[in-house]
Amino acid sequence: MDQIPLMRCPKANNVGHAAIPCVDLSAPGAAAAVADACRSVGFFRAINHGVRAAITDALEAHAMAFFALPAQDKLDMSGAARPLGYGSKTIGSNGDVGWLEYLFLSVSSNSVEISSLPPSLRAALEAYTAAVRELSGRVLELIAEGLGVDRGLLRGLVVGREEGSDELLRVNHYPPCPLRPPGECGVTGFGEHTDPQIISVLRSNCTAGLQIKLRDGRWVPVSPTRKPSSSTSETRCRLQMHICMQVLTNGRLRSVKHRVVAPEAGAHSRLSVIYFGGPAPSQRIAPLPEVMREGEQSLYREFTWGEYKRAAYKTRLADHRLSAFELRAATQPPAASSADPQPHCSSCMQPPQQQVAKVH
Ligand SMILES: C=C1C[C@]23C[C@@]1(O)CC[C@H]2[C@@]12CC[C@H](O)[C@@](C)(C(=O)O1)[C@H]2[C@@H]3C(=O)O
Ligand SMILES: O=C(O)CCC(=O)C(=O)O
Ligand SMILES: [Fe+2]
Repeated sequence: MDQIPLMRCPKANNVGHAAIPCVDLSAPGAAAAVADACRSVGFFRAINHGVRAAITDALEAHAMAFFALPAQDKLDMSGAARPLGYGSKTIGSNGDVGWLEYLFLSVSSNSVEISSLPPSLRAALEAYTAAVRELSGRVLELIAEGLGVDRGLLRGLVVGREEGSDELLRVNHYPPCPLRPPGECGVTGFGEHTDPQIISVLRSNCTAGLQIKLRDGRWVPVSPTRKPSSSTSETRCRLQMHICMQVLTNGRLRSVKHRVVAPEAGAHSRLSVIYFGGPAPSQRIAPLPEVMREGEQSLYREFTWGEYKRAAYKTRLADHRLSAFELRAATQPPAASSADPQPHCSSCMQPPQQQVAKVH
């Protein structure tokens, strides 16, 4: 606990509702709405997305049962996260910590690679992955349409490739944290970062905690949706456009920064499931000529997905992971760690790295 950072927590208000786009994926204008959301916020809530509530409910129930097991059983079933497997409080291998435990799995070709998981959890993970993979493909088609390029161009990078793809599933469990931080502080569940894949689809239970950073620098809480009624089968679904989309579109679509504050003592646990879609390691990534204007300079050098992933795993959560691939450093938006005003804790007024629980 001494090592878990605190963060200044914005008070929940209505700004989040107004600022976070909600897109009906079955509506005629969906392509334009999705592309707009990706340009402006890099994040949206999706409704009528076709992922059945029965699938998400089953996964939620089996995942909660898994996390309720003794720590040693969870480790025995999944192995310690390196990076795949079961992890608790440490994120990645470069010193990031948070008040959570998680399962991190490769789900390429819909085969969950950790065979010693309980069969019911494994089946629920596979059913969920199949549904969300299909949804991701449709959303990538909508984004392409909204950008005015061939519908299959982005989908083809992630879904249905013969050489495989880089698909990951992460199940995060944030138990209520017994620590009561002072003032407007919260305990970090998952520190500030952008996801490094092409697309992330997030589903969470009805517990708050997720925050996104708007372009104007404000952190806004993403309020949890109410329990869906069976007739709508609505699931909260967050879709983020990430790093390589930023490269593929030469900076037109930007990754959204986000973080999670752990639930307070007495609150419900938060459970989130995130599907991360990326291409095969050999895939070459560079700005797509189709989206660039005539004479437009490429902001990034070409690299392979494998090269990028290796670099990403050497970074810490809050690092700007594209700097090694940028071509015109002077005209780029400056790296997150140096340019953005860091969220200070209003009680201790220390930068986040020093805001460890022990201070209070
Ligand atoms: C600190 C790290 C954890 C992470 C790999 C990394 O080195 C930098 C990116 C992190 C991140 C953030 C989004 C996802 O949760 C994640 C699974 C990913 O792909 O990149 C995590 C990585 C992780 O937990 O291993
Ligand atoms: O738990 C959440 O809601 C978000 C977690 C997250 O951002 C991640 O795992 O990359
Ligand atoms: Fe994330």
